Amino acid sequence: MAKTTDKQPRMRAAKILDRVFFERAYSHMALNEAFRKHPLEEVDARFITEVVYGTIKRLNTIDDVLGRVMKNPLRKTDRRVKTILRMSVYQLLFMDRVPERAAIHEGVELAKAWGRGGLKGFVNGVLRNVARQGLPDYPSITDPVKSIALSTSHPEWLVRKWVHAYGETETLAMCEANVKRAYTTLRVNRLQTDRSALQANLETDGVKTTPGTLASDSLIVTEGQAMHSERFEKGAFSFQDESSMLVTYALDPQPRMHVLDACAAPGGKAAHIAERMEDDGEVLANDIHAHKEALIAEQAERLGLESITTQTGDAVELAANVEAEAYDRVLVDAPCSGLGVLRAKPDIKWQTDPKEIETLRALQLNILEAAAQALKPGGILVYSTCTVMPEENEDVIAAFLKNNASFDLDDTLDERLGLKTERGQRLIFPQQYDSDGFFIAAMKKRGGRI
Ligand SMILES: C[S@@+](CC[C@H](N)C(=O)[O-])C[C@H]1O[C@@H](n2cnc3c(N)ncnc32)[C@H](O)[C@@H]1O
Repeated sequence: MAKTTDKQPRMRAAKILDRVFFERAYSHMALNEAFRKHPLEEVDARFITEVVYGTIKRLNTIDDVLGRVMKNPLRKTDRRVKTILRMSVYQLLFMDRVPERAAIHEGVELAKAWGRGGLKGFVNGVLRNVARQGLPDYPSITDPVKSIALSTSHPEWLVRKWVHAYGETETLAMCEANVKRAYTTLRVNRLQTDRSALQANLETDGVKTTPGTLASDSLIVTEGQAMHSERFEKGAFSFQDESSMLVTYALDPQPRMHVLDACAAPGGKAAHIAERMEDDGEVLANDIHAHKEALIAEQAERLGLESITTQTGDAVELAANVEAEAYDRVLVDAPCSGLGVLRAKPDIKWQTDPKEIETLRALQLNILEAAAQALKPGGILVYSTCTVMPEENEDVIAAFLKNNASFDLDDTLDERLGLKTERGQRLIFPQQYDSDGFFIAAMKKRGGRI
């Protein structure tokens, strides 16, 4: 086997993981940065991506397995050795295509190449023991929370909350879906092309896709890298999950309308709204972060959209910045814990502090109340999040409706989504359609007709 060098995939994966574990870098950003700096063959990029995401997704299970074979606690282990052990255990126990012998050998080689040659015997011994013992029988643990947490690699506090809200069966299914691979989904820009034409064109670029079942604007990538197609730069499509596309269908924007998107960056939904309005009307895209205004503007430019105006401001203070009752549609795609998108962003489950959820819930309600004032009577208000957490979803809507008697849940939402809703509210679990976990609620303001 070849000597491990700085450029080899395992070394690259180790360096990315080191940044995620010890510098709190986000995995998707650390990966993108690493790929931008040193472009790679597709096969290597795929391997690195799988090792990085897989190791993070399976972290508590991997650490539990290591804890069972190591004399000293893992937390006292040298930083680099800890990363090497974690990623090697992932390959040993979760990657069928990596032979056991190769996973152990490469772990030892990596220790040597990464300045830890003195610990190569230790790495070898630990990995051999893990290979011999295999994965513990987690499903047989009698406490359901512990059993789900270790067999599907989720923090116990989160599993406990989900079991309480949705029951054991649904929680297990959700957790199993969260450790699956995330597919890349594209949204066709209907102002330029249609779904079947884009599909055929992408195929000529070596990108194979299949139409999504949930959103009529979607194509799911099954082979190749859509990011490298020049059709992206030319605005024929964007990257967006299917559940997220449903938010625009819920909002039902029409040409010549005025639409307020209160939390808009990086602009995925604002652009989708403008596309559905045939770029005729106004989409005011507001976000609190000044540096994100450029992201929305870049997106609008790439897609050739002129109806989007950007603005920086705190949505809680929208009443001071936008005219009252001036918008036909208002979207609050709220800042949230992101616990519905764990397939693509697995770090979130380890980095979320459960106490943050209460803070988020208060912010979400404040934003919703402020943004709602901008809606015309008869208009539609949509609230959405990419989380599966009642406190941030149904509870926010219940509190809002209690304080705002002129709003009703919109029970015609079923028709627009093509899905059953609970009187205008829909929670999408990640296991249902292989898409992100999302919550969408639509409400109507009493009065005029729009
Ligand atoms: C879920 S993301 C929005 C995603 C966006 N709608 C899209 O589809 O691309 C939530 C956004 O809310 C913004 N945000 C957080 N707090 C805010 C506040 N108080 N006022 C306005 N925007 C806020 C964040 O900067 C973040 O970009």
